[in-house]
Amino acid sequence: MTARLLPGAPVADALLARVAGRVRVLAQVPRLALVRVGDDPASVSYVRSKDKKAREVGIDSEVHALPETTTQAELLALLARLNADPAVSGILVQLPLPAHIAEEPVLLAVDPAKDVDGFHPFNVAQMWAGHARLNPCTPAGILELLDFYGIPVAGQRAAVVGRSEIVGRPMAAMLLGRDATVTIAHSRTADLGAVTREADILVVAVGRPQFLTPDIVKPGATVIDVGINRIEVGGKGKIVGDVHPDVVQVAGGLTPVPGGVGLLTVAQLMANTVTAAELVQARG
Ligand SMILES: Nc1nc2c(c(=O)[nH]1)N[C@@H](CN(C=O)c1ccc(C(=O)N[C@@H](CCC(=O)O)C(=O)O)cc1)CN2
Repeated sequence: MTARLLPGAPVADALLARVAGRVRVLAQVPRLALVRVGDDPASVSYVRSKDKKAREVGIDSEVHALPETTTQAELLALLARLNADPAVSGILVQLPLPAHIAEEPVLLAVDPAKDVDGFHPFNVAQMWAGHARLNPCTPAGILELLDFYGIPVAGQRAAVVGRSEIVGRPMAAMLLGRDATVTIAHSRTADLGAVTREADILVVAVGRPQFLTPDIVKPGATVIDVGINRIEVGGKGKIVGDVHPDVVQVAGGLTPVPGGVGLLTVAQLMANTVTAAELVQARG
């Protein structure tokens, strides 16, 4: 068997077209505030692409690029200003933050109604309860992808490998919310293969190049590769996922890296920003 490739681009295009339509009927143009601290090259690139994509779909965007030396108090003061600004619909703090800034108080400081990342504990609790409006972007984008390619979720066995707060945990909660039977595996899971070989849907987000090998994949399973690992091959930089390329011979469907779920992270952020603006408009 050779897996069907499940590229992110057509899914992202369809999602962004719907977002642009929703923006057009809003009374006020949504505004996304993107906050970055320091100059981590990946974060600079992600914030730039979020800013660009926002403009493409008619969302106003403002980038707050703060120096590496920014203190926790200064960052919290900026967030308080953005929370109070009625023109700002959504706020995103790009992660990771520099080591001297604690993440938890920062995520807590974002108004849950403007938390377009879905990382505030209020939104996390709503998600586990099964009725969140603002869900974390990467897992929400993965559900968009499964729906787009007609891959059923309800009643399926799903395994999520990785338990990060950005991908693994919310992915498990959201698959559960769609009536999948979900197992979370992680670095301390005793027999990983016993879990993954049972899975009809396998989401891998461990940050280790080519970690998931074909021998532990159920034939015909849908495999979602969330990894973005930069490696050197023959003196050249290359991006590879968490899934070994030979998995293509066993799986039924496989997302490529690059060109897979990463594109959906950015598209889903636009959808969340419009959702936040719609919620404000509905409140009047
Ligand atoms: N506040 C947040 N911080 C971070 C998040 C997040 O959702 N919110 N996620 C990641 C990084 N991220 C977005 O911020 C992100 C990761 C990957 C991609 C992407 O487009 N990947 C491409 C390849 C990219 C490349 O060439 O480097 C792909 O998969 O095709 C977009 C966004 C951590 N921080």
